[in-house]
Amino acid sequence: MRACRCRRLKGVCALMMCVTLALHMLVIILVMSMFTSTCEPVQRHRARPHNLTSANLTHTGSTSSRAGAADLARLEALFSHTLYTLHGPSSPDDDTLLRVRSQVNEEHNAEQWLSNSKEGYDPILWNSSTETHPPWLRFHLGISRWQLYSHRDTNLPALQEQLSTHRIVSAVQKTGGTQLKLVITFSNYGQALFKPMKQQRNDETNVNLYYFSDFERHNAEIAAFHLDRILGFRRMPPVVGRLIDVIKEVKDITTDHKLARTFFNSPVGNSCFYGQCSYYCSTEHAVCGRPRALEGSLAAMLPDLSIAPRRSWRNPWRRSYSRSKLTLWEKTPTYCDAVKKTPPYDRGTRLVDLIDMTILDFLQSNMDRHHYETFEMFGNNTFLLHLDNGRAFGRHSKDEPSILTPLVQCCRIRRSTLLRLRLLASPQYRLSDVMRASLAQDPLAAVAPLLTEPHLSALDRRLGTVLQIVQRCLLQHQHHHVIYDDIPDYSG
Ligand SMILES: Nc1ncnc2c1ncn2[C@@H]1O[C@H](COP(=O)(O)OP(=O)(O)OP(=O)(O)O)[C@@H](O)[C@H]1O
Ligand SMILES: [Mn+2]
Repeated sequence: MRACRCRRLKGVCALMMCVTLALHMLVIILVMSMFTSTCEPVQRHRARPHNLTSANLTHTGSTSSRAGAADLARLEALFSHTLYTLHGPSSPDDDTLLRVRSQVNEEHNAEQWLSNSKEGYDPILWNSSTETHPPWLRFHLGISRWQLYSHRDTNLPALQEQLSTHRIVSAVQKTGGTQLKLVITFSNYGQALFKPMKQQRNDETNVNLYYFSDFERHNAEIAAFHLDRILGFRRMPPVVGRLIDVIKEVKDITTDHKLARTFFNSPVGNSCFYGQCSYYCSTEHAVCGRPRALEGSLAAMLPDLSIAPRRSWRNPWRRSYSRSKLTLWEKTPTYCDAVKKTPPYDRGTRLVDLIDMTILDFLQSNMDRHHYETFEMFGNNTFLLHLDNGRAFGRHSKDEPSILTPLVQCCRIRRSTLLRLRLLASPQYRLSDVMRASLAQDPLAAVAPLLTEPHLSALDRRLGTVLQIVQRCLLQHQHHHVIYDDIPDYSG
């Protein structure tokens, strides 16, 4: 650990962070000089039952059979459509996030790190060849200016498999944010953000709750990832569902004493914990296994901020936390005119990227989008990360039209997005059908469908609303004012 900057930090937790960070650095340095965005393909595999961690919840057979072969065929056909393989003028793989240094530092030879592989962790057998890289590292190295992973990324199934089955060696609470979540570390040094199940999938959010008091939903995080991918954005880190043994995979291995102290047995003998956070971290809001198996979502962790810093931007259409006051955008129909003149929305794709995020949020009914993040090194010419979707899919019986305000007020949309939305509104590729098929591939679909049918129908209904608004815009404004043509060579 000679070169490690966090050397002065004490404790196992700090040591682990150092090792992980240093490993990221080392491998990135090793591959920099030769790395191109094409990773060595790994064996692509079809959706198949995963080994669930809990012995008392058994798998109910092939997940794809639940969704139906017809839905799966629709999903396959959708992903084969030209609109998913097209590259705009800003090619998705024109530059990558982690191609930052070109020289190999002699001090950082693999052996130095080999000796640091810790008990419980897999031996580190990586070198500059992408073939030797674990899935999480390939994911990091594949992040580009316009997307987190590529369409038909051959590493995606491997990454999902890692998240859903790989051995967990550490679980600590993630600080910040309002609700309980854990950073999970795997034995191959990969990491994930774990959000536990807090309510049943078919619970509808109480209508009297303000959105900012709403619980986060693990299935919303999973469903959001599938939706983002189906919309062709690929701006959300991959998320999978998993059953975690709260004793074996959290309590027994955590170095987070504050977290460990919050474990208890419920009156019916289930293992529960509640952690420490600013909302809902009390015995009344504990998360409980059955008796130890707890459902949750695991999102692939992005590269550490010290390697790939991110910038947080306030959403111009952010909501007020006040229960009585309206914000400026709610009172001013011409609000977008001002936004359009304000950097970075006055040039490039920032405004249409924000509209893409708006459409995603309206479809999943996510009102909790105060901020969004970008990778700092890409400047303003880059995609917006669609992180934190835990408050989506709270209600299926009601839509929230105010989420669409940016689209209504700006009347602007990427042409590629609009064409994909039209595709998803056609019976051939109906959004609810392809979502059903996609979600059925998640390991937790074996326990229960990730989204109930009313939620899937709500997606179709909301998609209809989005398309109606765009039609209205096209009637009111000149075509080129509404449509941002990011795919001028596509004539379809
Ligand atoms: N996959 C990820 N990889 C790395 N960092 C992440 C990832 N997902 C989220 N984060 C970071 O962790 C922070 C908290 O995550 P998130 O917003 O999902 O939790 P939260 O409890 O809902 O927070 P809040 O209450 O502020 O909404 C985010 O602001 C983001 O910077
Ligand atoms: Mn949140």
